[in-house]
Formats: sequence, structure tokens, C-alpha cells
Amino acid sequence: MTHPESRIYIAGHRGMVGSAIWRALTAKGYTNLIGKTSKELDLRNQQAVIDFIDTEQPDVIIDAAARVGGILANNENPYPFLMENLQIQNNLIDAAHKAEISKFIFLGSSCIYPKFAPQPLKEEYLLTDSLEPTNEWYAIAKIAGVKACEAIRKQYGKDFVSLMPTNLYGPHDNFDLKSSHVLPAMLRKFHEAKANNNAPVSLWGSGTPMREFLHVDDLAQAVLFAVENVLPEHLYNVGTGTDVTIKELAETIQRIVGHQGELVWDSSKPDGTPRKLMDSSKLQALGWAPNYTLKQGVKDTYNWFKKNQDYYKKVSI
Ligand SMILES: NC(=O)C1=CN([C@@H]2O[C@H](COP(=O)(O)OP(=O)(O)OC[C@H]3O[C@@H](n4cnc5c(N)ncnc54)[C@H](OP(=O)(O)O)[C@@H]3O)[C@@H](O)[C@H]2O)C=CC1
Ligand SMILES: C[C@H]1O[C@H](OP(=O)(O)OP(=O)(O)OC[C@H]2O[C@@H](n3cnc4c(=O)[nH]c(N)nc43)[C@H](O)[C@@H]2O)[C@@H](O)[C@@H](O)C1=O
Repeated sequence: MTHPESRIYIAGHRGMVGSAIWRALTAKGYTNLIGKTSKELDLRNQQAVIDFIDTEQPDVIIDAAARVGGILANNENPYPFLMENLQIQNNLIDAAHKAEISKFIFLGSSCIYPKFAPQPLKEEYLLTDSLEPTNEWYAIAKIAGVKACEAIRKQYGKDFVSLMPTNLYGPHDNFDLKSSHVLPAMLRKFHEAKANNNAPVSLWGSGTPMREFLHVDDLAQAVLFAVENVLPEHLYNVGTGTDVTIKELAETIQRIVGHQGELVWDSSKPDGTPRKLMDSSKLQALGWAPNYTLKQGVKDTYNWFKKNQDYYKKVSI
């Protein structure tokens, strides 16, 4: 069992997810959190990861480090999204296994499920059909991570568990317009267009795909739940259970930002998967539940965005 002095290593602690987990654990009284930037420890370097885990001997490892991006970044960078994610997670999982670390929490994504699987997506639909082509490279890496943790759990009885979040958003998101996900991209586009005399806003695809959005602080509570409990199965979906069309999302964000111009849909950009609503009832039955509504979450993120004008100007990948 974990306790406030447990040594917990959060890989990717500066990212949107890792920083939310750090906040949640700190608020709960955990005092021995360990974090390294990618400059200090490149997780693609196997020997460096082995040495680091051997030296630090954490009680728990949370893998929130990955090469992450929206639909276009995934589609245009298949090799790094496949290979860097395999390298990062393989190095962490294998070093943790060899150093006898007893608890490991792996973060995947809802894109691991087949493109046309029945909705809502249940954990058992994994590997029942083919993937969405815009992100199959990333999805295959994530599926390998789920399977590596499942294999260690099955063969050695260790508490290695995988959480599959739906599309996330919140403080410290990536607001770069080329590499970001849709929600931060819309916040920035509407904000800048409003300041530019309510200029038209160009959005990608048809607006008809549906997505489920979870505030990152709600995901962090799910990770905290997995830190503090031994979950009985190897794989859990983490979502709200509600989805919206991309057009509905645009209208919600447009209202919150107060933009009054036109919306233009750029059909040269991909739609991606038509729908990926998850069934998160397994984790909810154990006791986790989300708190934010989409409206509250978007308002919270927009406030954060306005206070951090320099942050979102970070360079693209
Ligand atoms: N964003 C989303 O909508 C979703 C995210 N997820 C999952 O959550 C996890 C975190 O995503 P998110 O927080 O959004 O991503 P971010 O891009 O915000 O953060 C990723 C983190 O990974 C670290 N990292 C990347 N490459 C390396 C490397 N070679 N060595 C060491 N560290 C590295 C970065 O460290 P540094 O800052 O030091 O460079 C960064 O802090 C990922 O596993 C992702 O798949 C799942 C579903 C949806
Ligand atoms: C989390 C998840 O994230 C990715 O999958 P995705 O959900 O398709 O990603 P997305 O957020 O970028 O787009 C969602 C929808 O929104 C539309 N859209 C409109 N206008 C903009 C826009 O301005 N930017 C972006 N990025 N999308 C836009 C866009 O065309 C698409 O229809 C994968 O990386 C995958 O690997 C993964 O795990």
C-alpha cells in the first residue's frame, strides 16, 4: 500500500497529464515525488533509464511521458509516434520489472480501440478489428504498452495497470496550432480571432466526428485512485460517458470565448475516427467519478490560457 512517504516517480511530470498528477498527489500529502525533464533524462536511452530506476528505487512509477499530438501531428509523423513511444514505455516498463518495482501505472489512449468498434467502447473490444489510420502508429505503441503490463501482471503477479483516458484538456495543454488537439486549438483560434475584429475561424474536417472530453484534473484523480488501490484488472477506460460533435464543441467554445464571427470548415484536413465514446463503468464501479462538466472545464482552461500567454507560444514539433 502507498503512504505519504512513498517514493513516486512521475515520468513526464512537466506535461499536461504529469503536472496534473503531480498537483493531485501533492494536494493529497505525498511528499516524495520524483520528476526529471527530458533534458535531464531522455527516456529513449535504455541504459540511462535502467541506471535511474536502480538508483532511485521508486515504490511506484507513473508513465505519463510520451510523444503526444493531435490528428495532424500523428498523421504526419508516423515513425516518431510509433518508435519514440515504444522506446519510452519499453525502457520504463522493463527497468521497473527488473528493479522489482511493484506498482506501475501506464497511460494509453482511447485510440487503441478499433475504428468501427461498437459504442460505447468496452475494454474487451481491444484487438477485435483494424485501427484508425491517422493514429494507428501511436495506437500500436500504446497497445504494446498495455500488453507488456498485462504480461508482467499475468506472469509475475505484479500490480502493473493500464489506464486509457479519452481526449484530455486542461492547464498546461499544448496550444500550438499545428501539433495540438482540437480543444486547445479552438480556444486559441477563437481567442485570437475575437481580438482580430471577430475574424472568421477555420476549423478542420467536417465538424461531424464525435469526441468525449475529460478535464485532466479528473484523470489525475483516477491515477491517484490507482496509486492508492490495487485494481483487480489490467485495463480501465477513463472517460465521462458523454460525447459531443466537433461542431457542438466549436459552438460551446465560441460562446465561452465570446467570438462573434463566422466558422469555416476546412475539408482538406482529416476527420479521423467518426466516434470513440468509452464505457468507463468498470473504473466508476470501483469508486472513481469525474467532476467537471465540459462547460466548466472549458471555462477553467480558458482562464488558465489567458493567464499564461507566453506558454502557448511554445515551438511546434
Ligand atoms: N493529451 C491528450 O488528449 C491525451 C493524452 N494521453 C496520454 O497521457 C500521457 C501524457 O500526455 P500529455 O500530458 O498530454 O502530453 P505532453 O506532451 O503534455 O507531455 C508529455 C511529457 O512527456 C515527456 N517526454 C516526451 N518525450 C520524452 C523523452 N524522450 N524523455 C523524457 N520525457 C519525455 C515530456 O517531457 P519534457 O516536458 O521534460 O520534455 C512531457 O512532459 C501520454 O501517455 C498520452 O498518450 C491519453 C489520452 C489523451
Ligand atoms: C487523444 C487523441 O487525439 C488524436 O485523435 P483525434 O481525437 O482525432 O484528435 P484531435 O483532437 O486532433 O481532433 C479531433 C477532431 O477535431 C477536428 N478539428 C477541428 N478543428 C481542429 C483544429 O483546429 N485542430 C485539431 N487538432 N483538430 C481539429 C479534427 O479534424 C478531428 O475530427 C490522436 O492523436 C490520437 O492518437 C489520440 O489519442
